[in-house]
Amino acid sequence: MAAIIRLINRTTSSSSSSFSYLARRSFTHAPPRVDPKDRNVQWVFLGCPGVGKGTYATRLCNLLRVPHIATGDLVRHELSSKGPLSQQLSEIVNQGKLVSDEIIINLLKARLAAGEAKGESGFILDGFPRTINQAEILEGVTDIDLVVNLKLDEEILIEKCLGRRMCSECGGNFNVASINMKGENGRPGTVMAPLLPPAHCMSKLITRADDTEAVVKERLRIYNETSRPVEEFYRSRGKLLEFELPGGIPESWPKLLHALNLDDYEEKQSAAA
Ligand SMILES: Nc1ncnc2c1ncn2[C@@H]1O[C@H](COP(=O)(O)OP(=O)(O)O)[C@@H](O)[C@H]1O
Repeated sequence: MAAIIRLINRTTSSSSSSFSYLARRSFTHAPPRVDPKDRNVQWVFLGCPGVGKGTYATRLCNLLRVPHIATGDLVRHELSSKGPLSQQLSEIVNQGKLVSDEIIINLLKARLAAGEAKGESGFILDGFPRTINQAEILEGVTDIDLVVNLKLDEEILIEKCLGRRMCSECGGNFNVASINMKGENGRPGTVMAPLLPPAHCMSKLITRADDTEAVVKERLRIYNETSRPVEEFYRSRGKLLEFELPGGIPESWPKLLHALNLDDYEEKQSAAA
């Protein structure tokens, strides 16, 4: 982890504004990368807004005992801290636009440094990289073992974003949308039950300001334009695992574990507990 932070520092400390240029230039002279053999997994979760990256990444992180690092959470934390960046960030996020690579890299760098101080090893990144520039910077500083690309029909994504709720007290994420999409043209239908909060969170639920229909549509448009090429970036490197969600958590979770060769892992973990 320390090596990653040192290398990210090298890419961001220069005065040039082009990050991909910076990444290429810095890494020509970068020290040999340090990737300890005994480190934990270094995975990335890709996928459109609302697909469930946070839900499945969190579950996998608990299983594999690695930190879940979601750049969206880092941005929201910065927003709520009312620091010098928060006004600028709230305008960008509430319009569904992407925050600049420079700000995101700085937030990520600070999060990795805090993790290093706690002795963290490995990670699952959720919501990063979202641009080719970010993917190149990441590739320059560390090895990503696997990139999971979660997929769902666009109509369902919109419903799921509009159904998202968060408990303002405990921070738990829930979804009140009840999805029942009929199958078409030989494709099976999709049923997803709501993920309801416990009774004590019910009166404290809030909706993200960027989960309105207009902003969700803009985020999907930006995903297709700017983040979709990141899928190809990892596909061409043989690292992309495409996973079409077959339904809600009860159907999808065991299938995802199977696709990741982790089905036995969960049983072994519970037996050892
Ligand atoms: N890697 C990133 N690059 C640029 N902006 C980001 C990045 N990650 C998060 N953001 C900002 O934070 C917002 C919320 O991110 P996130 O919670 O991951 O949303 P989503 O539900 O769209 O996946 C994004 O719309 C964007 O403005």
